[in-house]
Amino acid sequence: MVSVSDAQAIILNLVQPLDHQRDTEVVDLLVADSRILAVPVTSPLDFPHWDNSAMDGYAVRYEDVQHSSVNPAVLEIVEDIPAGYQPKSTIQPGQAARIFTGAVIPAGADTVVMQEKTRREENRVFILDAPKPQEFVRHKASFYQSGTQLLPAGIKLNAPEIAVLAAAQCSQLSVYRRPCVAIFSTGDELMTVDQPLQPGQIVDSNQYALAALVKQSGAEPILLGIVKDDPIALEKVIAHAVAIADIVLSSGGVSVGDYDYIDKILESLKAKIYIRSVEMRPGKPLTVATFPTPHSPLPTPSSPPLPTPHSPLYFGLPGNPAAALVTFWRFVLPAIKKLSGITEGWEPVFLKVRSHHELRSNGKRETYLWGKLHLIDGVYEFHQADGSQSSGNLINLAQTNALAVIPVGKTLIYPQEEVQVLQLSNG
Ligand SMILES: Nc1nc2c(c(=O)[nH]1)N[C@H]1C(S)=C(S)[C@@H](COP(=O)(O)OP(=O)(O)OC[C@H]3O[C@@H](n4cnc5c(N)ncnc54)[C@H](O)[C@@H]3O)O[C@H]1N2
Ligand code: MOO
Ligand SMILES: [Mg+2]
Repeated sequence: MVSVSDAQAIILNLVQPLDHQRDTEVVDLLVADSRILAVPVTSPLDFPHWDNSAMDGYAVRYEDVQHSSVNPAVLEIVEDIPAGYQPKSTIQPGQAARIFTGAVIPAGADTVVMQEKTRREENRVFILDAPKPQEFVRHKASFYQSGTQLLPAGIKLNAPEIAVLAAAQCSQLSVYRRPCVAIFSTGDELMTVDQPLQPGQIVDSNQYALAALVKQSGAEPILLGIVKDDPIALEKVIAHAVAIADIVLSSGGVSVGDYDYIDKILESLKAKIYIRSVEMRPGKPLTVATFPTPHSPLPTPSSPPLPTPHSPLYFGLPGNPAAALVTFWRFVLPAIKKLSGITEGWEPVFLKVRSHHELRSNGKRETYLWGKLHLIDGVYEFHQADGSQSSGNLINLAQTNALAVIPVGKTLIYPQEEVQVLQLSNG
């Protein structure tokens, strides 16, 4: 049995990120949100593109107005400069231009006086207060210098990055393709949602939950359905899954029961098993394996050598519904993140919060208790879900958004004691 931290290190070490040449696609900016940028972006544009005004007011020469607090300057207005307009005049001593936010600073002017600090009389403006030199001028290239890196590869594109790319006129982008995650469930007792249940049968809820989690992670779920506890059927589906996916998730069949076949079949398919069980609760039986890398076509003299294809990573998740989800959040999600081309921040983030009530564990395995983070006076507090924390109970997992972690060796967290919490994105 490996510790949770060792399991995480082993898994992340096994993940080979998507290739920045082979595993990319070009998408329109409008559909690029949440995708991972595959190539760094530079722009030939400076930001701002030219000196412009940060205020509605008057563009002036600082030397004309520097004493205005004691002796208001009176300037002749020679031009009106709205945003989007190219100024025609050069501001001479004693002159000013009416200017608006975002408009180009005219030649000769170096400072903007905000409207509230002025008085207008027909064609003249009185400057009632001395500005600071260059005040309210947003200088060309002060936010970004053309030709330098605007965005690095390997970042997730959220609204701010999309705005930057739009401003830089990148209407199409190279992003990593979505990782393919094949999912199947194992068990003679499992039925689909629309099948009538006979005694002993239950619905294969794991497949639906895992598909939702995979989709939320930005990867593409490939649903392979329910497979009976039958070695021949299992071998067939596993061989197919590893041929088509970057990651394979099965649930069930990884414990020590007579019908738990997954590990034996992986061995017969020449997979290398790195993890068979983890010191955690729920989620003790967890199988992690890799398959031999498929042969890539030999490069011809005219074609460049192809990068090596991925060795698919196999997760045999435990069948108990809470165990399947907790192991996904703890181990599969970081693996998908690393695979997807994101260059950092794969590991789960733990918050230190206080617990509302006492939390208990048997102290033998790292224990994950599900519940909800509540904001009390601006401070997070963990509330354990009411009802059973059995890994067979999926009902009270609904409406939770966090997992409290009790380390090995600790059996009790007191009310108001600090506890580490893994915040879940479904909250
Ligand atoms: N003698 C031992 N028995 C068990 C051990 C052990 O160490 N020694 N470990 C227990 C733990 S912990 C877990 S977790 C489970 C893991 O079992 P498997 O991964 O082999 O899963 P199954 O036996 O196939 O099913 C377990 C449980 O989960 C239900 N299940 C399975 N698949 C689904 C699905 N797709 N959707 C909803 N529910 C599912 C299944 O009906 C069983 O109730 O083993 C313990 N036993
Ligand atoms: O890992 Mo199991 O989930 O403790 O029941
Ligand atoms: Mg079993």
